Amino acid sequence: MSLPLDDLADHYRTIIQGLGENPEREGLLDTPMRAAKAMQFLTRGYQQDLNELVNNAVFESAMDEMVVIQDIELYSMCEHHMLPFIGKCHIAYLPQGKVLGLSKFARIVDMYARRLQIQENLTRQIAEAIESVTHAKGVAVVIEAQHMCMMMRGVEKQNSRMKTSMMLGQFRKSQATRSEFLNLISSNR
Ligand SMILES: Nc1nc2c(ncn2[C@@H]2O[C@H](COP(=O)(O)OP(=O)(O)OP(=O)(O)O)[C@@H](O)[C@H]2O)c(=O)[nH]1
Ligand SMILES: [Zn+2]
Repeated sequence: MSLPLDDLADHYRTIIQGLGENPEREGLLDTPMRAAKAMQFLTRGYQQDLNELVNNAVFESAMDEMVVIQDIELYSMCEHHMLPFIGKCHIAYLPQGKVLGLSKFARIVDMYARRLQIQENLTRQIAEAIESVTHAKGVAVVIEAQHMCMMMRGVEKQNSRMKTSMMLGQFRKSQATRSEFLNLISSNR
C-alpha cells in the first residue's frame, strides 16, 4: 500500500522542520513534493508485479548451456538507514527448454532493488524470481555493492564492497558449474 503523494510530502515537510530548517523558505518550498516523488520512484518496485513485468517474454529454445548477463547496474535503498546502496548484479542460468527475454533480467533486478532492502535478501529474491519464471536447471546471482550508510556516515569506509551470491539448482550442486560462472564474470573487466 502506498501513501498518496500529498501525505508523503506533508511528512517530508515535518522532517525538514525536524532538521531545524524552515520549509517555508523559498529554496525549500517545493522540496517536500520533490522528495516525495523521488522516494516514490526509488521504491517503485512495490508497485510492480513479476508476471506483468515478464510479459510472457519466455521463449522456447534448445539452448542448454550457461547464459550469463553481467554488470547490470543496481540502485537500491538500505532498509536500515534508507540510504542508497549502489552496485552491479551478475546473473547466470542454465535454460531448460526456455529462455527469458534479455531485458527482463534487468527489469527483475530493478523490481526488487527499488524497495527498502538488505543486499542478502535482494540477491535471493532476484535468483528465486528468475527460477520461478524460467524453470531453469540452475540460477546464480552475484551482487557487489557499496553502501552509502557505511560511506557517508557511521563507520565511514569509502573502499569496502559487499559481495553476495545466491546459487540455486545446478549452481549449488556442482562446483564445476559454479566455478564456470565465477570465472566468466571475473574476466573481461
Ligand atoms: N548485512 C547487511 N547489513 C546492512 C546492509 N545495509 C546496511 N547494513 C548494516 O545494518 C546495520 C545496522 O546496525 P545498527 O547498529 O542497528 O545501526 P547503526 O547504529 O546505524 O549502525 P552503524 O552503521 O554501525 O553506525 C549496520 O551494521 C549496517 O552496516 C545490508 O544490505 N546487509
Ligand atoms: Zn544502511
